[in-house]
Amino acid sequence: MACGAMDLSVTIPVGIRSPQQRNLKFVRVKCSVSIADNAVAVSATGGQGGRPWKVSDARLVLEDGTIWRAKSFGASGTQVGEVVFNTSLTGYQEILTDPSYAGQFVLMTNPQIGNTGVNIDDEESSQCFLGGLVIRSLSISTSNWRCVETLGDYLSKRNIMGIYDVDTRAITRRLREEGSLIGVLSTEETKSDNQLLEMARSWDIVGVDLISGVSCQAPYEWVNKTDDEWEFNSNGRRGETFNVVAYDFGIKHNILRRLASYGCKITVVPSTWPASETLKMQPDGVFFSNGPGDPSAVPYAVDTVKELIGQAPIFGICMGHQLLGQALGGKTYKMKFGHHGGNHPVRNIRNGQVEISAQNHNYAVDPASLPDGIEVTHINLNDDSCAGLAFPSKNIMSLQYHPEASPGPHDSDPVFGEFVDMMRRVKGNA
Ligand SMILES: NC(=O)CC[C@H](N)C(=O)O
Repeated sequence: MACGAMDLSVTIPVGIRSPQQRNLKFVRVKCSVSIADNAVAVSATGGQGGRPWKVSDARLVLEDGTIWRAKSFGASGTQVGEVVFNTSLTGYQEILTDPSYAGQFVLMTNPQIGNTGVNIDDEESSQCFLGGLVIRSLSISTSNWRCVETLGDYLSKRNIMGIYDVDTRAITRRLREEGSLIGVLSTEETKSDNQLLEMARSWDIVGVDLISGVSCQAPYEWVNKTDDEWEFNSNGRRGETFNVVAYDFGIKHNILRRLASYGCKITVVPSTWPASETLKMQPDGVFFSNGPGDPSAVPYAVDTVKELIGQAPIFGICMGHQLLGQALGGKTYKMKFGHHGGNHPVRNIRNGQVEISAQNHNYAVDPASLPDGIEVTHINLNDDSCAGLAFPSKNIMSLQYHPEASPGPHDSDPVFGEFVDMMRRVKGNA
């Protein structure tokens, strides 16, 4: 059909939702439609002359010189940290509040994050200590019965930077090839790429005590158990109580909840709490928690562990395991890119069973450095690294990974019961 040339210009409201906003925001968009013979051209411009959608406004500059353009959410500014990738499919809120991520940017390999928002139950500590969050796609809507806030609003309030619309697969491949890399996240246009690169190259996480920045300042009691509706394993325990002193090197709440569910009455103490004060409390057991950073950079904590060995049954998780490894005479080393995820297979050498485990660590204990008598009880089946230790004659057990999950599978939860059994045995013999 032939028709003559015609120009039409209208202004219409269009609903746009940025990832930080729960509600649609309407902007006026001017549309021009030109109809000429056999051709229709449509163009649209934002009402204020700019584009109504978000454009890249952030950079991630890695120490290897690569620059990744992205869109920002959460806080703005400039932040330096070590980039690690986490392969968990769920549980971003627990990851954000795990104090062991202090000094690190967490890159989630799951491409869509934010779709369940944030709730009041899934906090693993009272704060977000991580450096920032790197994701592929930020969900434009939140849908969950527990949701109280969007992820973007949550991060803004806690002053944590996030970026999205960045190729997380490409960065992950780079981290797998090069190992963990230091990076700088910035929304500041005034800073040049070279300035940010210089910042990344002059910062380091190795040899730094990060525990002192996340530990509690004074002792406190912990009584909360896992809520009945989420409980699955520790029911049927005998109603006994065991007094446990738990060293807070960056402790996750679910470790405390699981210990409480298994019958422990817990006093949480700061990382610098003297061993002599712990012994005055006459605990049935001592627990050494997870925590951020380099385990060889906290000799004061290793000394405390040494003083407590043989005085009471001991259980350590992650950083706690690494401190025990050193206190028993071994050494730790930095892994290429560590283990961060919810599906790491671990073999329990004692019973031959394989557990699918939650993991978050960049360092490990070198089993060859351990003296005789120390047993390697668990092996990570992905790379044969040491995943658990025991020193039965001193009633010591430890795991490199996270039996409390949060997030992750619950296969390893019975280990809390093993700690309780050890305390019962020692108490019975006392
Ligand atoms: N979760 C943890 O306790 C981590 C331990 C230590 N910061 C590491 O990266 O290996």
